[in-house]
Amino acid sequence: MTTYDIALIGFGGVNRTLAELIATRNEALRSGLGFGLRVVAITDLRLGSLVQPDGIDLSMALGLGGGSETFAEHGGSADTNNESVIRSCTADIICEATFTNPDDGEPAVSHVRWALESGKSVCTTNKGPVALRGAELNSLAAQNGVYFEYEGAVMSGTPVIRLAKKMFSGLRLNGFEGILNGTSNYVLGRMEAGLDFEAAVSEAQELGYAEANPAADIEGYDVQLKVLILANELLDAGIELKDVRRQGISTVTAEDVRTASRNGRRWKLVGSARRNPDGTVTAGVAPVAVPLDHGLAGVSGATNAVSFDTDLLGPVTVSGPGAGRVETAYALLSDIIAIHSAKTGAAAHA
Ligand SMILES: NC(=O)C1=CN([C@@H]2O[C@H](COP(=O)(O)OP(=O)(O)OC[C@H]3O[C@@H](n4cnc5c(N)ncnc54)[C@H](O)[C@@H]3O)[C@@H](O)[C@H]2O)C=CC1
Ligand SMILES: N[C@@H](CC=O)C(=O)O
Repeated sequence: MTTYDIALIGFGGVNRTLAELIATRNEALRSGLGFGLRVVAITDLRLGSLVQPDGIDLSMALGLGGGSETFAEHGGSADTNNESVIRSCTADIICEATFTNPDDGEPAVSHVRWALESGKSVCTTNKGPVALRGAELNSLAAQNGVYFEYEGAVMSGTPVIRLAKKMFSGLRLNGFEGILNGTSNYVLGRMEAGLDFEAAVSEAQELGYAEANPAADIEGYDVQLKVLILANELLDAGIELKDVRRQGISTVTAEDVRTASRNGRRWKLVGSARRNPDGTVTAGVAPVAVPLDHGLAGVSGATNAVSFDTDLLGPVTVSGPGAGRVETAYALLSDIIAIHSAKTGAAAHA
């Protein structure tokens, strides 16, 4: 039976939940999927780093985080030592889940690069490296004969990127539009229910939906990255971040929400991209007061949905969780499964 050794870079909501899944479901994974998982390295800004080639005691690691204790008290270091851990640990797969940096993707871009250069596959939920350095990192993975997987970068564990690549390969995609941020959608819904903006954002943070800096959700930076990812991955758009127009929901007031409601409309933060007749792609994110019979009007809470405009099927919509610790940890698991399938020739990998 194959066991994949895993390194967790960033030990916040998502990677902690992946560790919990590994701790509680390893036997089910072994019998259901034919492989097991063992965590051999963890790094985190708050906890430092721990490398144990025979496997880390996950109940110990999951017990840390509430106080000032670090991995230094458990045979590790109080420093992250990311480069040396990533390059020299014995992991087969690096799960990168540090903060998304919407400006240049760092330090996550470097984390991914170090892993691929040292012959390790990478799974990430971090939008920065995928959106801003996706092409470069994909070719680095290919050069090194390893895998770079990032299903969770868009719509958390809801299958979108692999699904669209695999299932739409025989038709033409003209564009897409969707709700691609759980936090802003949750906040708009809570405002419609009468809650004030700040309280709604706090709830989204408590629930594990929001970015470390929730302005990324509210001001549309997060959707801008996701639109860029989908446009380049699925429409072959060849565009950059500056080509995706961005407006967030901070300009939508409680009064705007009430007025829309009285007029049979609902505010949504909509990300979209469309192929123009000359082959170029126009992409952007902006708040829109959609009529209640619009396909996106009923998508509520942290649920996301994206509707693809296809030439042979017309619109095809995928809907599901867009944020959440468990939902996003599942995305990493689905990436690991895709890597296993690719290595063993099974069918799940696109
Ligand atoms: N939470 C969610 O619903 C989703 C999150 N994501 C993305 O997944 C990633 C992780 O999300 P969460 O776990 O929710 O965030 P989080 O803020 O709970 O955890 C991030 C962790 O990374 C650590 N970290 C930051 N920089 C580091 C560095 N240089 N070296 C080592 N550790 C570092 C932090 O100390 C923190 O514990 C983010 O990039 C986020 O955008 C993607 C989809 C959904
Ligand atoms: N903060 C993001 C998390 C997923 O990418 C969101 O709210 O959608």
